[in-house]
Parts: sequence; structure tokens; C-alpha cells
Amino acid sequence: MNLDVEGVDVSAAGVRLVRDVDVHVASGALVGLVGPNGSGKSTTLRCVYRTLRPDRGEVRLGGSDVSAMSLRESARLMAALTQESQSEFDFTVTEVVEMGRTPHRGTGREERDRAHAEALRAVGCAHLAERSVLSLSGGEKQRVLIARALVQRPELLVLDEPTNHLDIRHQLEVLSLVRRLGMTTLTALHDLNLAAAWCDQVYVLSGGHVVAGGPPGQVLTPEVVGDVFGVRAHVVRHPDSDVPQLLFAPATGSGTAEPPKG
Ligand SMILES: Nc1ncnc2c1ncn2[C@@H]1O[C@H](COP(=O)(O)OP(=O)(O)OP(=O)(O)O)[C@@H](O)[C@H]1O
Repeated sequence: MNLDVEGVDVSAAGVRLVRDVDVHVASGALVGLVGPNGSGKSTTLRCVYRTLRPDRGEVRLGGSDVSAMSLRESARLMAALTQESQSEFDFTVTEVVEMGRTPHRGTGREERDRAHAEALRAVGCAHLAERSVLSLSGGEKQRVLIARALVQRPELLVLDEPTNHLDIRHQLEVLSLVRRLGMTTLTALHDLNLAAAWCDQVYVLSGGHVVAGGPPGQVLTPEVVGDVFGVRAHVVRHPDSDVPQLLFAPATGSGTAEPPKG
């Protein structure tokens, strides 16, 4: 199911947070939102999963305006893994995953148990079912939260920094899992190289506005990265996959010390 964010403006406390944001995610595509801190990535995602209401513009899922849907209806269609998703409560993994079934309450116990088991298997966490989430590593916790999103059986996955706090192996595991699932996915990512390697399309936000969008190789150029992030970037090709990857250095004359030469 495709997602279209069109001409979205959002304000809070009288301040415009994002302006005229257009983002399109084709059915089954993995699309990344990148940009500096405070550029509007989470705000855009919040409009999609409906914790913020745009002042102007529209969010459409499968061609239907989400604001015309009941919250239950849109919760059945999309699942979000947000910055606020981490729980500090002593729930078991199964209990956390069960929370994802809330929009489907009323379905039989058998179907519910099957959905939980399937989701935990998909993220490689079936063996953790009875563990307290408080005892899990950051990577395990993140995968359990993805399982919670999966039991919703959503058409759209919305992820806000799913690789936050994960070591490199777990970052790659989480993105490879998302890729394998083949679901329509919109994700905010800080790491430009992860976005370049895993996303079909990337949108670059700066100051609450989309400044570039398209395939990573066309969008994450030294010029765009230099303008938006204020650093020098060089593009190289990954020797295994040939995807574009970026090497960074402080902008000339930025006053930032150069790293020591080897
Ligand atoms: N409820 C709010 N009231 C006022 N300002 C807000 C509110 N929510 C977000 N902002 C501001 O809007 C801007 C965009 O925030 P947002 O969280 O979308 O950025 P981001 O790109 O996700 O940043 P980060 O990379 O730091 O997570 C920031 O300047 C933030 O302080």
C-alpha cells in the first residue's frame, strides 16, 4: 500500500515546524528521511502516524486520506516504532508483543497466539518470549518492538530512528530485517551511509523543508550533504555491493580541528 504525504505544514505553539513536505513511498519500498537534528524528521513521521495533525496538506495511505479514518482503522493499517516506544516497565516479551494486537482486539485466542509466534520468529526472538524486556540488550529490545509492530499486520511500517543506540551489527540486522519483510516502510535515519545502503529512496530535510528526494546515489551528493550538514563529503563505492557510501571531513574554515593524519 503506497503512502503519500503531500504539501504538509505543521505548527506547534505558533511556530511552523515543517513546511510543504512531500514524501512518497511506493508499495513495498523502504524510504528514508534524513537531515540534521531538528530538521523535521520526527514531526513528519508523527503526522503520518497521527500524533500530530497537519495544518495544511494531506497524508494518504493507499489513496485514502488518513484523517478521514477512525484511529482504530488507521492503527490497523500502520504500525509505528517511535522514540517513545521503549518501555521501562517489567513486561515479558510476549506481553509487549501482545500490545501490538490492540487494534485487532476481538480476534480469537488461537489466531492471536499464532500472530505473536510468527512475529517473534520473524525477528529471530522466539527464544526470548518469556524474558522480561528489562533484561534484553538494546538490539534485542529493538527487534521485539519491531515484532510488536508486525503483529499489527500493518500495511505500512513507520520507524523513527530504529537503529538508535544499536551497535553496528544490530544496526545492520534491523535494517536487513526491515528489508526482508518487504513492507512499505518510512524510516527516519541519522546515518547517511545506512540510508544510502538500504533505502530505495531518500528524502533530505533541512529547516523543516524537503530539499532533495530520490534514489540515494542521486540525492546524497557532496553538494547536498555539504549544504545541509555543513561538512565535506566524498562519495566512494562499497567494494562488495557497489552502493554509494560517504566519507566525511569538517568543512574547510569551519574552525573544527581536522582528525590526526595516519
Ligand atoms: N511540540 C513542539 N513544540 C515546539 N517545537 C517543537 C515541537 N515538536 C518539535 N518541535 C521543534 O520542531 C523542530 C523539528 O523537530 P523534529 O523532532 O521533527 O526534528 P528531527 O529532525 O526529528 O530531529 P532529531 O534528529 O534531533 O531527532 C525542532 O526544532 C523541535 O524543537
